Amino acid sequence: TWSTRPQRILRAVQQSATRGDPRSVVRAIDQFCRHKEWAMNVGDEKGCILDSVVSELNPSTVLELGTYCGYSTVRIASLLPPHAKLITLEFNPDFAAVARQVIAWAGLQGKVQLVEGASGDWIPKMKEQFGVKTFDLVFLDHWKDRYLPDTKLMEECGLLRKGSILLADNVICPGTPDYLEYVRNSPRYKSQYFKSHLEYTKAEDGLEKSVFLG
Ligand SMILES: O=C(NC/C=C/[C@H]1O[C@@H](n2cnc3c(NCCO)ncnc32)[C@H](O)[C@@H]1O)c1cc(-c2ccc(F)cc2)cc(O)c1O
Ligand SMILES: [Mg+2]
Repeated sequence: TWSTRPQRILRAVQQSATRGDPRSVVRAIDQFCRHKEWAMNVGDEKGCILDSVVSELNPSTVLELGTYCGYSTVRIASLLPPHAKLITLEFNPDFAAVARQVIAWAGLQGKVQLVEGASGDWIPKMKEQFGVKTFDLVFLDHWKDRYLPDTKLMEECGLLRKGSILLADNVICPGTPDYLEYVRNSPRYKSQYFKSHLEYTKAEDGLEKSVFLG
């Protein structure tokens, strides 16, 4: 077929979700991915864990690595306090184009800055380009072999402060063994595993929540 999966996800949102209603956008994507075509959104089960971490933290500055279609972007942004900001990095222009429209359909474009480019290029420029001092929360959901190098890069760039939270998707499936070993054994982090399931399946997966201790 001529369209891509992200384009079909966007069409499902435009056909089934209400403009300006983030929950209906999330529901439309979950329905499509559960009943029509699987896609690598964090999904509804792990999404509830993500929601509880965001709600409890009430962050002012959030960084998301790997926007894809904007599913977790919408979940996070819909829970942020009024002046909070979410910066999300996506280096695939086609995925970024879909995500912008999904975020706009949810009415959240005022809270989200979608930056088209690679995390390795943009993390060192966060302070000068976006006036970010440190991030209260980072959601890692991009290439799994980039979680560890990008975490070290964020440390080096002084983007983490005492109490910053790293929340990582897929630490079991597909898995991020080097990242997990680092945050679970480094004295600079306190880590906690939230057992769940791979989106829309019965396979095990989970989120790792790591507090940077400074
Ligand atoms: O692979 C998975 N996610 C990758 C996400 C990539 C998205 O992020 C973007 N991206 C990647 N690296 C960077 C980057 N920086 C790094 C490169 O410079 N900078 C900016 N953007 C980046 C891509 O363009 C995509 O939009 C996954 C797989 C399964 C899965 C499980 C079981 C299966 F059987 C099959 C699949 C489940 C999941 O939840 C998953 O998240
Ligand atoms: Mg994921």
